This record gives sequence, C-alpha cells and structure tokens, in this order.
Amino acid sequence: MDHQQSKPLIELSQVTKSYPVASGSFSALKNITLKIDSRQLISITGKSGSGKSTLLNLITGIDRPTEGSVIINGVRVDKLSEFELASWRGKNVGVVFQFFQLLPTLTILENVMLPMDFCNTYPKKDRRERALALLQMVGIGEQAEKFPSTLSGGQQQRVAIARALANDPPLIVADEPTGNLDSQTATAIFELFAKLATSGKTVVVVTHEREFSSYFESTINIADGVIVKAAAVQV
Ligand SMILES: Nc1ncnc2c1ncn2[C@@H]1O[C@H](COP(=O)(O)OP(=O)(O)OP(=O)(O)O)[C@@H](O)[C@H]1O
Repeated sequence: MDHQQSKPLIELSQVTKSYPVASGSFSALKNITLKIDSRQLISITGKSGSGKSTLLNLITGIDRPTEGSVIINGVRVDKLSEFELASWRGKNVGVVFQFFQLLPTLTILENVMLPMDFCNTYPKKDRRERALALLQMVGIGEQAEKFPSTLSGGQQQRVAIARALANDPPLIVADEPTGNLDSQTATAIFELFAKLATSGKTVVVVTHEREFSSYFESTINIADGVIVKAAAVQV
C-alpha cells in the first residue's frame, strides 16, 4: 500500500477517560496519544477490562474523554454537541458489532438502506440501487429480499458491513466482529476488511483472535488503560 498518501484519520492527544467509582475515580484510559493513518486496517487488542471498548467509544464519539482531544478526519469530535454528534456519526463512522444487530423485521436490503434514510445522505430514488450495489460488493447481492434470520452468521455480518458502508463513511469500526463466527467465515470477513482498507477506508477492529494478526498493518495493544505496544505488523 502507498503510505506516502496517508494522513492521520484518527488523532487522540493525551486522552484520559475516568469513571466515578465508590473510592473516587477510576481511569479506564490513561493519557493516551495515538495517530492512525487513513486507508489502514488496524487492530486493538488487550485483555478483558484493559480499555478497548472505552477507546472505541471515544473514537466513535459515543463517549467523551475526561481530558485530552479526539480529532477524527479533522473534526474535534469531543467538542461536538449531542445533536451534532448524531449527525456526524451517521455520516462518518460505520459500526460493525459482534452480534450483527440487524433489524429482524426488515429485509436485508431495507437494513442497508436504513442509514441513508436516517441521514438523508443520498436521494431517495438512489438508495435501493446503492444498497444493492453494496450487498453485491460484500458478496450477498442475491440475498437482498430475505430477512436476517434466514441468513448464516457470516452472511449477516456481511449485511452489517454493507450497512456500515451505506453512507460512505471514511471510518469503519468493528467490535469483536468475528467473535461469533467460525474460523473460515472469520477469514472471509477479515479479507473483506482488508479490501475496504485498500479501497480507501480506515478500518479499526477490536479482536482477540491472534491468528488474523497478519491482516493488520498495525496492532494497538492496551493493558490497564495504557498503550503498551503499537507496532507495525510485517506482512
Ligand atoms: N461506566 C463505567 N463505570 C466504571 N467503570 C467502567 C465503566 N465502563 C468501563 N469501566 C471500567 O473500565 C475498564 C475498561 O473497560 P472496557 O470496557 O473499555 O474494557 P475492554 O478492554 O473493552 O474489556 P472487554 O474485552 O471485556 O470488553 C474496566 O475496568 C471497566 O470495569
């Protein structure tokens, strides 16, 4: 990949996230400074309770830091109002979950159209065609009129990825996206993420699965709220 053209998509400066607890306050993230270039596939790893979800929630603007700044694609996300955040998130971040979280009463196609309907990002007449094109891109175009419960886990995760891409966000974030999938299906999902990074997306994946480390350009390892390693992975 041509790293010459890369620029940071994600910039965290001296970020601390503390929660009030009975004994005072507990810092889930401690003074984190981090830059992630665009067009990269990055993993976040660490033991349970190390701070991975907290980091992800700050990057997606679901949570705000107690101290420090979070800049995504040039926008100071931690300074946006709740109203601004909802709109910013809808257009700038596609989220993929472990358990897919598709709406069961909508068809696959309707699930993928939903973010466009919410954010009004594409003309109404174009949304169906765009959703279909995305489903074809992730390899399940022929399932478009089916309901989520009739699909396999791997197929449902492909739908969730198509939905995450609906508004063409620069950033895709995935929290344990293959935690519920067999190894072969997981491989296909990581290959899809790699393809997205090559096509220009920045993809940040929280994962425990070490056997897929070769897919990532960098791995950010967190322990007790501190980045202990953020090394480039040799592919
Ligand atoms: N709202 C909260 N109030 C108090 N402590 C919290 C809160 N949210 C998270 N924590 C604590 O912050 C630390 C980091 O939590 P976080 O969910 O980010 O970990 P994680 O690495 O994602 O874990 P897992 O792999 O189990 O999901 C944990 O010790 C957790 O108990």
